[in-house]
Amino acid sequence: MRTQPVAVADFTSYESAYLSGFSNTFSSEPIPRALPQGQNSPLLCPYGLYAEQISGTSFTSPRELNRRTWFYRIKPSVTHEPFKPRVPAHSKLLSEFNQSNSSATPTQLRWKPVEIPDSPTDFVDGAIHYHLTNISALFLRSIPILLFRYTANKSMDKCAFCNADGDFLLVPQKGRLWITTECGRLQVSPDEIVVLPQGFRFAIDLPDGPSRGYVAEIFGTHFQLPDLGPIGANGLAAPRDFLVLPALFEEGTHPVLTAPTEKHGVALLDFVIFPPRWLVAEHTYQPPYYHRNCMSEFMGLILGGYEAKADGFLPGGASLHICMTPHGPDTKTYEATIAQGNEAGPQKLTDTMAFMFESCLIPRVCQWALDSPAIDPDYYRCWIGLRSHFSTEGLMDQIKLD
Ligand SMILES: O=C(O)Cc1cc(O)ccc1O
Ligand SMILES: [Fe+2]
Repeated sequence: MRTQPVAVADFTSYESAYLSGFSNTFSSEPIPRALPQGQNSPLLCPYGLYAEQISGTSFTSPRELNRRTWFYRIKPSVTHEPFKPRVPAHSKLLSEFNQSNSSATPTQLRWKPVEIPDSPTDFVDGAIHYHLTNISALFLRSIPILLFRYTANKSMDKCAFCNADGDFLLVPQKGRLWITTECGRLQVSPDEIVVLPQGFRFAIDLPDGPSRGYVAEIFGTHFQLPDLGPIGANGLAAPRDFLVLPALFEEGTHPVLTAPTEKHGVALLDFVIFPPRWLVAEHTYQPPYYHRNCMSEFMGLILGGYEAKADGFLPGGASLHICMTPHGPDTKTYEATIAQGNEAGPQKLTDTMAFMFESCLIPRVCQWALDSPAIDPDYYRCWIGLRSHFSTEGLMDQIKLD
């Protein structure tokens, strides 16, 4: 959306109206010749429209990074009255989180799905504010990223939201989102994601009623498609998978989006999916084997189960393994896999969609999320039952033979 996407008349016709191609340059006009020819800002725009630019990068950024959109509007966005704070008495602002009221912990953390609130809650209430009463969100903050969950049970009414300092990546888990943006209308289903870039105003309607999901916010950079690497030109997420804003998934586990740092291959935030797929390797414990990662991992589940966890990781739930904290299959999963042994042929993982936000930063968890009734205090126990299978019997036979 940092380039100019298509506008569509209504949500039901969205599929045919989308243009595709991540970071492509788009132009569209709902009525013929609404766009000026050969220049961005004519003295008089067609149809008496106002020209207005929104920039996603500084004007002098290198060409390959430079992002901007030109709008031709009936009225420019400057025609608004002074802003007023919108803070319900019973909630706190997301921006109140800081170093002193959050902590970094090496313990593995897991949260149950967030309950949909009883009281009327739109996306702004359920995400940007958190409700002390109904546990509507969970926050992890690390400058310059912020990860949280949202719940909402009502559409945004006569209001719009603008994220002035970061890009949002929204991952709905339950209920579709109809998002009205300054460039047009988008429908985002729980098997899709949407990037809402810095500065664009948007309003979220809930056609299916209650909705919940996950949000990553990045500051100071924009999402990119990941580099292709050794798997070549046709691997990883393709620009065509992105319908202007929403992403559609293809089979295979691959990074889908990345927000890079200056160090090549090290991401501020990678968005990775674990979709249905075939497991075919022989004599191999398939990932996710036990591991300690130099990156921090925040995982969510959109539907079904996740192959490394037999119990406790539920759709709408979340887990956090900070960098170098060990994790991997729970006891039940490990024992079941080992029991199958080498005889297990190719297996297809179906009815699943998990994802991970992976970052080189150290996430800080707000105290409220640590004290939340949604936290799973027994998470660590899922590994405690792992037995020793150590035996030197085979080795002794081998030594005797030698
Ligand atoms: O920890 C996890 O379950 C996520 C994960 C999955 C995988 O296949 C490889 C690495 C990894 O961190
Ligand atoms: Fe991991």
